[in-house]
Amino acid sequence: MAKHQFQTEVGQLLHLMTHSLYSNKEIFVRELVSNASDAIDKLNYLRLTDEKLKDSFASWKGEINISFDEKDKSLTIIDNGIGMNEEDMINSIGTIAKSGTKSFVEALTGDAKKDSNLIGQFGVGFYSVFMVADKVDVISKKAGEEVAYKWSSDGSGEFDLAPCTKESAGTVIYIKLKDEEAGEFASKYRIKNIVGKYSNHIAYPIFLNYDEEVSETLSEEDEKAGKTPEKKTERKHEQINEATALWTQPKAKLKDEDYNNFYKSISQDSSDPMLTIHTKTEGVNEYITLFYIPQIAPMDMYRADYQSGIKLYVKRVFITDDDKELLPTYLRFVRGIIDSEDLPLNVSREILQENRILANIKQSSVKKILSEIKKLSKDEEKYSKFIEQYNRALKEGVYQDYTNKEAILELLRYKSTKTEDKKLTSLEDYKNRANSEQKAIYYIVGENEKVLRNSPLLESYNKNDIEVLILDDKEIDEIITPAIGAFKEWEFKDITTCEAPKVEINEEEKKEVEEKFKDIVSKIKEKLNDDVKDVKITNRLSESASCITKDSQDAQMAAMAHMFRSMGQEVPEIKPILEINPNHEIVKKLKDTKDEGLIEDISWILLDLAKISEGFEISDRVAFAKRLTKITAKAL
Ligand SMILES: Nc1ncnc2c1ncn2[C@@H]1O[C@H](COP(=O)(O)OP(=O)(O)OP(=O)(O)O)[C@@H](O)[C@H]1O
Repeated sequence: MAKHQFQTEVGQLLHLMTHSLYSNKEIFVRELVSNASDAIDKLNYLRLTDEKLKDSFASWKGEINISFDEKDKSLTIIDNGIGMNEEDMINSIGTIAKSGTKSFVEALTGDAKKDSNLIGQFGVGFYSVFMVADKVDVISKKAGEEVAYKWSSDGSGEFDLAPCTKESAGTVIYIKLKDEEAGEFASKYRIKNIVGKYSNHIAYPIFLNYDEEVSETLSEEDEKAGKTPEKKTERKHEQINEATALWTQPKAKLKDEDYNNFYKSISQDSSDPMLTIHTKTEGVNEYITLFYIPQIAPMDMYRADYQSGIKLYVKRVFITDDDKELLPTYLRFVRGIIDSEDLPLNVSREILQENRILANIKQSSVKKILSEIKKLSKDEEKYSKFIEQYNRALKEGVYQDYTNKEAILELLRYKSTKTEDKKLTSLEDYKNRANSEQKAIYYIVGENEKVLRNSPLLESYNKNDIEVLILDDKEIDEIITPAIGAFKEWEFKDITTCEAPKVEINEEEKKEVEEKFKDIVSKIKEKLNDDVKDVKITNRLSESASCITKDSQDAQMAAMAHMFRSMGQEVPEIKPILEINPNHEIVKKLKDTKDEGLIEDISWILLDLAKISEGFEISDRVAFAKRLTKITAKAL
């Protein structure tokens, strides 16, 4: 027998499980039954597609058996699924391979109470058994292999692994219950109740096996003779779930509770879903989809190795849960099932990618999901919860899914100069609020909402009562917003690059002002030399003395900067355009100054102040402080 150490993270997890304060311990049954069902799914698929297994499993039928023994204080869960060999056991129940579980471990705080709540949010699969077990034996034989293996652990630092014998393929999980849990879980009623709650619609039958004391039925004669019936123990083998794939049931037959429990059994989430979308399509292509949107975004949503939430079935036979192409990436938070009647059972991964039927299913599924989200948007309170979780992912859709761009744009919500208290606006509402001459959607992008709201660039918009969207998720907004183009013919305009609105430009007056400030503008340009692309006198500002903007070419460059960086390429430096306000005291006085030193100091201060108020870093803080000190001293 070989002893193996658990991976450190598993050790951490097990420590939490064995000392768990989590009250909802019953979920371990759901997790183990769901693993059993997955294992049967896998064998069911293989026996139809793998020549080596076809004959030996020709008459095989998947089933799960649960038995309990009150005296022994134990519970056993048996499946005749794919099974595990030595390597599988080390990799699957000795390390943490799943990204969901990884996120769980990363989220652990060390505070037992908080961490126990996390179990509820994640569901940590197999390891949850240690909430109730003193010791667990897993005896398993992989389909098509000769040797079986026994894995044993008491949930402390290590597990034993040794070859053993087992007749048929599948897995037996023997759970020696903790004394204090035995009364609850080695019980017919409790197991029936838990299976009924979470696993009623697992597609395979679940049998409960137990001994029951029954009285013999007496013959009429014996009864007349007053004989007392003898008591004997009978072995019961009772099916305790409906064993129909839930998604194949008519909607009218299903209650919210059925949908919610099924969601929990496939998702690792212990909360009810936010939205359930069940659709049966007949016609050229026949398929059923059952989609769920979780209340809380899956923890791995922003990890590159996120887990797909969609299981693909063909005529009730499980095909894969590892195909990220079943829905577009921006909908990776959706959980659920696609079951097609038309796909061939032996679809390979490559075929899946190019399959026209699947492409059609995907296309209509996306439309359906988006239209259901739109329905949800009519309920402001519920929708704000959706937006809080998924606005960012949907924004990616604008970029990825050209066909549905308009529909996605309708769903997005934005902060704006006319919304407060965390309220957000839709683009439709933005349009409706705008006055009749406005034909564009104005926005400003940056990292910090407060800085953006105080940006001098907003002055002329506020003055003219023009709403500006405040996009403070720079990483994504800066790339995606320029790609939007327009929403219902209203062009998106970045206020750092476009002309200020509604400023009556009298060409003659403009020329006059430019002429008047020509010398000082060129002096400032000379002083700031390499740090600016240009210096302009404009009437964009009303209160501030200066601001920085960029031209549209540089704006495009800024949008692509992330991409360049991620490809390891140098991003060319983008220099700002300094715009100064001819009506501001500083600028007016500066025009008449002859003191070169002062002009230099003020030029830098105009640039640095503009940068600071728009949330950018200044190039030399020490120099800025020195200049400010010098000028303040002079002013006194
Ligand atoms: N009854 C079983 N038969 C075959 N393999 C199993 C069985 N139970 C567990 N496994 C293997 O152990 C792995 C880990 O199981 P665990 O419940 O911890 O996570 P999971 O089921 O993979 O993740 P999730 O809970 O997200 O579905 C499974 O992916 C599977 O490979």
